[in-house]
Amino acid sequence: MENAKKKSVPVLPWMRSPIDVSLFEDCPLDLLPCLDPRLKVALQNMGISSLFPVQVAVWQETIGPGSFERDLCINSPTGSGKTLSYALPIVQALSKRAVRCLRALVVLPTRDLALQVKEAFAAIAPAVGLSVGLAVGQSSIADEIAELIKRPKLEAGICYDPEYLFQELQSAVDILVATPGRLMDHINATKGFTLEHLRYLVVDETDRLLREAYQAWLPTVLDLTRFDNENQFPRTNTFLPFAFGSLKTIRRCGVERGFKNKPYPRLVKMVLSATLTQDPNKLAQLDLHHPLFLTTGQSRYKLPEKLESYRLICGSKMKPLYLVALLQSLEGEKCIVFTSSVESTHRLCTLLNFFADLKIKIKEYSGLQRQSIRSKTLKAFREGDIQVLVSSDAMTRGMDVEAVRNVINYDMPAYIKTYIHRAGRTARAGQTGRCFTLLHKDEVKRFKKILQKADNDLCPDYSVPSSSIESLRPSYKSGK
Ligand SMILES: Nc1ncnc2c1ncn2[C@@H]1O[C@H](COP(=O)(O)OP(=O)(O)OP(=O)(O)O)[C@@H](O)[C@H]1O
Repeated sequence: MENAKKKSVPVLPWMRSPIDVSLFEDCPLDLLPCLDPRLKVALQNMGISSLFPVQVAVWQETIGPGSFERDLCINSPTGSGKTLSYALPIVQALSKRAVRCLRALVVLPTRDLALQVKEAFAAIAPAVGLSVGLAVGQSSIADEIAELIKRPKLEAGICYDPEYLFQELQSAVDILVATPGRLMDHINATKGFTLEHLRYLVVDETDRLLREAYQAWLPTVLDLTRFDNENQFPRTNTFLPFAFGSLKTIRRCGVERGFKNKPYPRLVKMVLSATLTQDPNKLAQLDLHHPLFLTTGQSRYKLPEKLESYRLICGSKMKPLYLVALLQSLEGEKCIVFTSSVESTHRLCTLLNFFADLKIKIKEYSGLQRQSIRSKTLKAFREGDIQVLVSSDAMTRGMDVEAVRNVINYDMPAYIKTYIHRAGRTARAGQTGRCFTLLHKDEVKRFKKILQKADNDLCPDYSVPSSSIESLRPSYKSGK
């Protein structure tokens, strides 16, 4: 289990002297050294006038003096801007060499998150002539291949040698944002798909991606991009028979792009999370090169600056009434309600829709639903047509929806990491936000212990007017 009680594991030496991101200030774009003017304009078009501390710290270690010499492990609170912290330097670094081939891979655990990150890259990459692709299973694999692989122009009436055609296949994208499953599909079966030229690998939401369920993709990617001596010198015949062509990546030195006889540059890795694991065994899977740890403040688990936490203590039977009364008191502000499972998400959503006179639109958002339903619901939530999402944990890590003012834990989170990722859907990018947790009196002690692991365990009681509870009783009884 992600947080199952573990005997305390010694922290790796390189994690004991981290760079403290909280010592960095916001930096106006005008003062950011080496920022490509075209990227500055793209950022301004996104309404961004300065970079957040984590973005400045990472810029320093990548484009700045650090110059990508070390792999980066970044532990930064939810909503602190981690996506741009890696997207910006990678896009700037790739813009220096105008060759179309797959040189950056960003892996995320869910489709919605991958879509969100792809949009962040798409907002800046075209400004410097780079293209971004998506491999998440959102469309058919044939459509995805058409987006990712550029086919050679064929002249009518000429019969082409299949080996020639295979060699002529090229990547149509410089940057690929992918989920593990679809990435593996392309690695294993898409002609012309290769990681041979990969320079940057980003593992976002690392804790999630290092769990068993996703694990096959990481060793595969590391094997296909590892630079080892046996490839030090170009093979006499570097073309493997077609059948193996897309399965084995040959990393040659001295390829056409100017790395004349210099070893191919190493694969730079960046791993990020708001609750980055410190487990040596998990981190060992990443095969990090001279890793540098960037974290924020002294506490391992840091909540967003402007998050306010509250608790509501009530009997289990009364929980739905307290939830409805709380939602009514929030007067239609955007909320995400978390339950402990997809089944209870479905049950609660059904129950809430019994309260016909509730003026707020409530929808379920969970792994039980088809992706197309989830994407439609998320779009409606982003646009404000739905005010309340009832969700399970899996679906919301990293999700960035503007103006979510409140998070409500209908079921108490079992671990601090769960609390952080749930509460982190609000109070993003320096905005204010509130996180309410409904507790049975027997849960109060355990919840207090969980919250004490965070840098801010203040969690006063919040009361909803008893009149609103009473007024809801009749409709609740009739719905039972
Ligand atoms: N420099 C900036 N100025 C203003 N807004 C920014 C800046 N950088 C990022 N943002 C916005 O802040 C929000 C949060 O960014 P992002 O999703 O990257 O956070 P995160 O740290 O990845 O959060 P999580 O841990 O939940 O994934 C996004 O809406 C993003 O557009």
